[in-house]
Amino acid sequence: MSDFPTGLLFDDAMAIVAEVAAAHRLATESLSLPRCHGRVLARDIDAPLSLPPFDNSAMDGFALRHADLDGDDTALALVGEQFAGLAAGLSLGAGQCVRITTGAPLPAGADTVAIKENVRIDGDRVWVPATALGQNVRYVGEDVCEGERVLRAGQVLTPARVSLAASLGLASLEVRRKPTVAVFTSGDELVEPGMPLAPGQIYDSNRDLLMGLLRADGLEPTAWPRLPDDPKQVEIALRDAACAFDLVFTCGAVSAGEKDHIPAVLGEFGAIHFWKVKMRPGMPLLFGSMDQARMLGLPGNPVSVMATYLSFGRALIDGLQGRAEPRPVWRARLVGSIEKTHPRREFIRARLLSDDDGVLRVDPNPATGSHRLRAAADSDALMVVAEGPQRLEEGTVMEVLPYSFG
Ligand SMILES: Nc1nc2c(c(=O)[nH]1)N[C@H]1C(S)=C(S)[C@@H](COP(=O)(O)OP(=O)(O)OC[C@H]3O[C@@H](n4cnc5c(N)ncnc54)[C@H](O)[C@@H]3O)O[C@H]1N2
Ligand code: MOO
Repeated sequence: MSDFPTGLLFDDAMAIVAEVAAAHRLATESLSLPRCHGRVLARDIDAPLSLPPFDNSAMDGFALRHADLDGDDTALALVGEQFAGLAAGLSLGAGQCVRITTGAPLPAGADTVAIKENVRIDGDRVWVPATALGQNVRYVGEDVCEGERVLRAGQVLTPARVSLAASLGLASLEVRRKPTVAVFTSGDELVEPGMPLAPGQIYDSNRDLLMGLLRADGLEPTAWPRLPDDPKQVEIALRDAACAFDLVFTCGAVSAGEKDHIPAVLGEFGAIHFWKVKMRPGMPLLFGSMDQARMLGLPGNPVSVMATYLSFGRALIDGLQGRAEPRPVWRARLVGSIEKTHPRREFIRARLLSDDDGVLRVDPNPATGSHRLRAAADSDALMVVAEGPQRLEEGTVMEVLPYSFG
């Protein structure tokens, strides 16, 4: 294995992930709008039209000229109807009004709409109460002006953003390709759930953990058969995946054991960008490239998988797609106090609680040990404790990584 950085500070390792991801940004593709949800936009969008595209009514009622109103009760002559749809080309003269529905274009000359429930209709006369000028009118361009930049490259296409593109008449968008992802678990001790356990064996729980985390982030990962603790088989499987996928995630076999073959295989058939980060859990994290793939070797303990995926895994996925918008940083006030004695950045399983007083609180689980999945299942976030020994008092503002939104 050639030289590579090891034992990095968390932020330095993150910087390497960002740099490698930027150098391997995925290609763009043009997708029809319904397929754009969750994708990262690759080009700025300038509005091809204004929104609303024309002055229109916000309510069902009667379009009128405000200047015609006289006190609390004015009789106007009903001269036509304008429903939402094609503009009827109507025009209002003095003392006239037109029946109108929500979203219908305002007839020429009209500047105000009185709502249906507040008027009295008597044949072709409509008695209208005092109504403020411009009431119930939605003006052309009040939301978006033609030519205005409404979406930017690097933004994630949320339902509201896709809908905004639709309202501008855009049938397709240029987005970044979503990375294809291969997921490997490894270890001779692992058995598929549903199979009998022999002494010394455990069930493979990381596969569902990692597949679920990836799916929750909108990816469609492919799970490969479990890797045995055999260097040749590890090599064949990883090289195979590395020429077919953008991203290869492995779990386990990256620390110091005699059966931890993944770093050697990556070093020999690819390149290691770094190995080992000053974090807990997740310390033996491995990052490299092989063939066309970026490879993230997550440590095998289940909570290490969570801590490394929610930090480095997400950063890599975001970087490959050119996501420019940072994920929101969630902060919450600590419940209880914490005495941290070690120097590494720590990720603690915790529950997020939204208090009646509007304060988000984070309640750390007392379980230690990155094998304890139960404590992870009882939690909904990882609480981040910065580097260095420290005592954190009740109420300290903590950064948190929620499992499933961010
Ligand atoms: N001498 C040293 N020993 C260890 C070190 C070290 O630096 N020096 N690091 C420890 C830390 S920290 C971690 S984390 C683990 C990570 O080791 P590996 O990534 O090599 O993972 P494994 O040894 O393969 O597995 C660790 C643990 O997790 C269980 N495991 C693995 N895969 C799965 C799975 N798919 N489903 C459920 N459980 C899984 C495995 O049975 C082990 O118990 O190494 C420490 N040791
Ligand atoms: O760093 Mo290991 O990931 O503590 O359990």
